[in-house]
Amino acid sequence: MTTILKLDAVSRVHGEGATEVTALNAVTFTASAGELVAVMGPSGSGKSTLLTLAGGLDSPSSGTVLVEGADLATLGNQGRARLRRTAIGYVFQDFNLIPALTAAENVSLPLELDGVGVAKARAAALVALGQVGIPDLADRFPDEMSGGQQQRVAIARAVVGDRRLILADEPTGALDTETGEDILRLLRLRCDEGAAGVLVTHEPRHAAWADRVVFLRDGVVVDESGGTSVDALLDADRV
Ligand SMILES: Nc1ncnc2c1ncn2[C@@H]1O[C@H](COP(=O)(O)OP(=O)(O)OP(=O)(O)O)[C@@H](O)[C@H]1O
Repeated sequence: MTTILKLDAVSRVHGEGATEVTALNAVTFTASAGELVAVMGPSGSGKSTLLTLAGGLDSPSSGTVLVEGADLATLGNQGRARLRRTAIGYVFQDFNLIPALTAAENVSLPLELDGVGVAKARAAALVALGQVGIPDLADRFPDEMSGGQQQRVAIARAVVGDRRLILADEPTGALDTETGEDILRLLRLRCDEGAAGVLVTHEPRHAAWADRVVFLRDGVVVDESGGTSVDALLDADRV
């Protein structure tokens, strides 16, 4: 399997002196093409930190983050921004849609920023909106959609084009069970098609969609499970 994401001995320390917090402590983590990896752990264990470092939205205090073999630290701001637009799809907890843009415009924006023509970007956006089950909402603005519909748009934006790494931070947080399952099914499908996925979740039944589960506690990986049995996850979640 091709390694898409590799964190090698990555630490992230916030603040200094008495207020110093080690959010991640020498974590080594990989996600390969075709693989969905769930990241679980108590609140404050470093899950979101791991994801933001993987997505190049933050930089480690030490260690290296490699995406498709490229060391994010050596890419420079422009190189990182380009990689984020072309290779990495990021689903935020709070959707992060642009209110003044329609669903289709939100989804096509990363492609257009990368120089894809408007018509081609719109066509790709419509395909992505179809994949998340809302092709008929292309011209709606975010405030004309339910939370579940907005999250589907956010997922479509994360998978549009040829994204090889999909990072999802509690993507089902505010959704009803059925919509949440649909979103996970889509993530799973994209990974089966060859993307690498990292899913931060508190829910053992959502982690059960993953090939592997990595447990964090106090910024350290405390366990890795290859099993996907819900019972095993429920037991491990009580670590
Ligand atoms: N910008 C920051 N400044 C200071 N401390 C921070 C910052 N970001 C995160 N932390 C701290 O780092 C630790 C890890 O935070 P992180 O958000 O990664 O945890 P998490 O596992 O995602 O938590 P949750 O499940 O509540 O989202 C926490 O102690 C948090 O308070």
